[in-house]
Amino acid sequence: MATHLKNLSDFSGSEIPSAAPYRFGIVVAEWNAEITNALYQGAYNSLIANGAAAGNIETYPVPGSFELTSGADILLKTGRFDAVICLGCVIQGETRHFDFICNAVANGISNVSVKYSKPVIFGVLTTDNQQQAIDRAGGKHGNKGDEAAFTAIKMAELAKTLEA
Ligand SMILES: Nc1c(NC[C@H](O)[C@H](O)[C@H](O)CO)[nH]c(=O)[nH]c1=O
Ligand SMILES: CC(=O)[C@@H](O)COP(=O)(O)O
Repeated sequence: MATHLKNLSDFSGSEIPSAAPYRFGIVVAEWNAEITNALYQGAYNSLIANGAAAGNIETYPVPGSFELTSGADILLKTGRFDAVICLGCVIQGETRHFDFICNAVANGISNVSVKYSKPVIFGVLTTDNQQQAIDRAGGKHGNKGDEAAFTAIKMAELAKTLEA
């Protein structure tokens, strides 16, 4: 469903398991910091609101969205986390650089998730312009950071339920 038809943060509490048992890593890109900081606030607040302990959330900055993949890999290599949330905002410029970054980070974090059999959540806005990003980082279309947190909790629960 297209985002403009759904408020990203429109989850009822009954749909989200408790986050209390889980440790979360959050990797945040510094590019477009006004946007990524808003995504981070949404993700952090949503984890806490669903029972995560503040001491079970570790947050690390990386320069740009392209570095989210290696950031997630570094965190999961520690063995300390049940899920990693990757937050970034890639805004189309004049060149095809946008396409290379978006494809690299989407494919990269998927590969890291499979490498460690741990959820790595794609909380990366890929927009045509700044306004579209503002609208999805606490604006009229909700906050993708909320969505990323809910997804991380649900996936951590799934992994725990099926672990050997
Ligand atoms: N243009 C954007 C970037 N560019 C930087 C890259 O992510 C990367 O840090 C650089 O290519 C060095 O490896 N990053 C974003 O997150 N958002 C952008 O709009
Ligand atoms: C997504 C980007 O890397 C982009 O913002 C860089 O801008 P440009 O394509 O004009 O160099």
